[in-house]
Amino acid sequence: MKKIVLTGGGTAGHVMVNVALIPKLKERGWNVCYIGSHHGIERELIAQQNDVPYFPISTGKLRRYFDWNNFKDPFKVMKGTWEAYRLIKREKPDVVFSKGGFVSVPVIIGAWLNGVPAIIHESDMTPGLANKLAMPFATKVCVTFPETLQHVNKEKGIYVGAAVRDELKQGDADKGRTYCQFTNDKPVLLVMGGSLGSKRINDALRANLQTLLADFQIVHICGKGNVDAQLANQKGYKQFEYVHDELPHLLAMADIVLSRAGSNSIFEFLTLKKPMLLIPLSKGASRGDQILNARSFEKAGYAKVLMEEELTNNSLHYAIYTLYQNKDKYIHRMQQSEATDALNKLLMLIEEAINK
Ligand SMILES: CC(=O)N[C@H]1[C@@H](OP(=O)(O)OP(=O)(O)OC[C@H]2O[C@@H](n3ccc(=O)[nH]c3=O)[C@H](O)[C@@H]2O)O[C@H](CO)[C@@H](O)[C@@H]1O
Repeated sequence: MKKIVLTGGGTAGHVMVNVALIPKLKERGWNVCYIGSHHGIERELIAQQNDVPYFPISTGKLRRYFDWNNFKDPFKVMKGTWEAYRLIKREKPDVVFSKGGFVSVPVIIGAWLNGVPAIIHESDMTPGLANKLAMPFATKVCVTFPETLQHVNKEKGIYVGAAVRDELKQGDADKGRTYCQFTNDKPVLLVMGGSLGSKRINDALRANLQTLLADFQIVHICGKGNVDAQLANQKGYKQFEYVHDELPHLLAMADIVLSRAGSNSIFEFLTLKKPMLLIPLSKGASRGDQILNARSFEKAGYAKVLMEEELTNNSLHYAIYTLYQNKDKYIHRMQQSEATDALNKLLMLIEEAINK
């Protein structure tokens, strides 16, 4: 039986493509297992998949800034590389597929040391640090944005587009409304601060909550530990830390979306034709990849962008209302976007890798 090791983690954005691939790989007769970290979100997300053995390895965060842990973490990464090498030697996969994140670097190196082909998928416009480090050891680097090819070795780079989970397309708006106790008489604004939640977006939204609730019902995915208990009984406002199986229904019921500009999320909104207001994670807090993601969607006419530096109560309020007023224009532009069928392309590349 053909065998594949999947890896990737840290945030849900580095796991979701794997979640999308798992059922398809199984349908095609692959034996699937996962290498992730001990405590990352990937462990929880993969535990929900039937029959996917999970092997944790030691990981360290690779930071671009000073932190005392920077002295300890290289040793953790070395330990992780040794563990990944041993696991791959034992499991003997035909191929390794990585969605990036720090945990993936030792796994890609472990594959290379064992002579196993490894495919990387990069979600963002510019490659993340983990993928940059792993690229020399990979056989193929798949990208979501065509512009990313300029940052990747010509022989390895290949444009596949964004891979969106099939189940997200099967949402039922009525189920979403029932789940949130919402009615049919007001439009729904869905707010999502990325898979970890965003304090900036949470605070700005809550500061505007009473005004917005006059015209919208609001479902707010606010991240672990960020539910505001004082607002628990507020009519027309529903908070969740993180949503699993119900997400397709919440998306189906949403008229417009306010979100961070993580690559997976924005391509999901595009697939479902949801007009979006994006507040990308600022350059101070990241390498600025979300700003590039958001600007590219703005240029294509799929999104309105509000920069974090411009975020005030007034600017947020104004941006949400103008997005809603112009929603048909955004939907029209999104209807003209070309679907890329990235999942099938990835499956083809995975099959091809073992035939070489
Ligand atoms: C802070 C950080 O490092 N952010 C990065 C991270 O974002 P983050 O992890 O937020 O990733 P994305 O926005 O790309 O994806 C989030 C995924 O989680 C899912 N989801 C989210 C909330 C929820 O309640 N339920 C749920 O299922 C979404 O449907 C989506 O599939 O990875 C992205 C992809 O590399 C990058 O673009 C982001 O810059």
